[in-house]
Amino acid sequence: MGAFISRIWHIFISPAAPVPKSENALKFGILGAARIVPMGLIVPAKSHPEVIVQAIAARDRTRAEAFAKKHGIPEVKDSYEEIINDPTINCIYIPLPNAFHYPWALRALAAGKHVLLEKPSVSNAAEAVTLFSHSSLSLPNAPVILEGFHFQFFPSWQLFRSLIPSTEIAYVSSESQLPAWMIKDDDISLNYKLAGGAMMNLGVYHFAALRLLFGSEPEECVSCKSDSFTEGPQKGCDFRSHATFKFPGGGIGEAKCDLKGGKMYKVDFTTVRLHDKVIPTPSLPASQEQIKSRTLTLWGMMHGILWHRIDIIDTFTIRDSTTKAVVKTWKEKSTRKAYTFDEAGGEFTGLKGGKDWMSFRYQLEEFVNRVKGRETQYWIEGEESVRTMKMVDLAYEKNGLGARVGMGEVGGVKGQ
Ligand SMILES: NC(=O)C1=CN([C@@H]2O[C@H](COP(=O)(O)OP(=O)(O)OC[C@H]3O[C@@H](n4cnc5c(N)ncnc54)[C@H](OP(=O)(O)O)[C@@H]3O)[C@@H](O)[C@H]2O)C=CC1
Ligand SMILES: O=C1OC[C@@H](O)[C@H](O)[C@H]1O
Repeated sequence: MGAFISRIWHIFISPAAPVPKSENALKFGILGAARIVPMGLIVPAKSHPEVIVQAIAARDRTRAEAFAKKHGIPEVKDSYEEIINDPTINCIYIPLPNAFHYPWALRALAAGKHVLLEKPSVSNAAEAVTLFSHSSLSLPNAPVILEGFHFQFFPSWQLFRSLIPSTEIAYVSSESQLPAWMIKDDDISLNYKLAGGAMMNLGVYHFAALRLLFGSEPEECVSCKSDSFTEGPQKGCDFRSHATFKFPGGGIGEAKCDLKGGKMYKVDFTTVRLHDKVIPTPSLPASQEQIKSRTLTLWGMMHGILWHRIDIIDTFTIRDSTTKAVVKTWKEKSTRKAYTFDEAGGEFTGLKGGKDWMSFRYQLEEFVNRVKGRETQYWIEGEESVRTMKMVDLAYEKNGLGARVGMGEVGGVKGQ
C-alpha cells in the first residue's frame, strides 16, 4: 500500500521538477484539450529532455487557453490546422474522438509531421490500411506514426509476455470493466458517429493482448455477444461485449469489456492457460503419470503503474495413466512484479526506465527514439494496428452492430 501511495504521489500530486530540455528537443502540438492529455503526454513530457509540449488548439479558444495555462503550454493556436501547419512543430498528438483519428492523422502525415495517435488508431480496418500505408511513410526520412497502445511498452506487460511461449497457449481471457458512473451516456466513447463502443474503448486493449500473446491473427470471431444502445446518439454502440476468437492451432481467446460495470473499480486482468504437459517422473509407478497445468495472470495490464501483479500457478496432478483417476494434486504459486525493467530482470536488465514512469512515459521514450532515428527496444508497427482493427471489425460484424463507420478524409474539420 505504501508503494502504491508513493507512486500516485510522485506521478500525479508532487512530480519531480521538469528536466531541462535539450537544444534539439522535439516540439509537440496537441489537437484538443482532451482528458487523456495530461496522462498521455503532459506528465511524461516533463521528465523527457527531448520533448517540449509547445502548442495546443481546441475548438473553443478560451478552453484551450485555460488548459494551456493549467499545464504550462506556451502557445495556443486558433485551430487544429494551425497546429499542423506550424513549421516549428515536429510532432502531433491526437487525442480526439476515435472517428477523428483518421482524418487528422492523414492531415498531419501529409504535412510531414510525426504522429502520436490515441488508441484505437482509427474507426475500422479499411481506414487503418489506408492510414498505415500512407505514401509519406515510404519516403526517405518518413514521418513516424504510432498508435498509443501504451500498455505494451510497460515492463510488467513485457515480462508477462516473455513468460508465455505462444505455441503452448490453450486459452486466454482478457477482461476489464469500468464502474457505470465513470463513462456517462453522453461521453464520446458512447457516441456512434464518433466511432464509439465498448470494444473501441476497452476491447481494443484485449484484442491486441490476444493477438500478441498467441503471436498470430485469429482465424475467426466465433461469437460476440453485446449489450448495446437502441436509440439516441448512442444507438449502435455496445456498452458491454464478450467476444471469442479462434486462433491457429485451436487456441481460444476471449475478450470481455464493460463500460457499465458495478459501483467499484475492478482491476482488469489477462489470464493465460497453457496446454497440460506430462512431466517425466521416474519415481512414479509405471501405471501413473504426472501432469503440470500452468496458468499465468497479469492483473492490471492496462495501467500497470497504478498496481499490477503476475500470478503464476502450477497445478501438479498425479493420475492413473489409463483411467486418468487422480491420485494426488497440489499447487505451487509464485508472483512477479515489474515496475521497471530492472525489476523484470533477465533479458530486460539495464533497459531504460524509472520507478515513476507510467506506460505513457515508456511509450514516449520509444516514440522519440524512433523520430530521432535511434534503435527502439519495443515498437508497434502500423501493420499491428491494422491487425487489431481487423479483430474489431470481425467482432462488430459478429454481434450484428457492424464495423464502425468513419468520417472519411474530410471528417473532423471544426469537430463536425
Ligand atoms: N490511452 C489511454 O489510456 C486512453 C486513451 N483515450 C483515447 O483518447 C481519445 C480521447 O479520449 P478522452 O480524453 O476521454 O476524450 P475527451 O472527451 O476528454 O476529449 C476529446 C477531445 O476531442 C475534441 N473534439 C473534437 N471534436 C469533438 C466532438 N465532435 N465531440 C467531442 N469532442 C470533440 C475535444 O477537443 P476540444 O478541446 O477541441 O473541444 C475534446 O477535448 C479517445 O480516442 C480515447 O480512446 C482515452 C482515455 C484513456
Ligand atoms: O484507454 C482507456 O484506458 C483506461 C480507461 O479508463 C479509459 O476509459 C480508456 O479509454
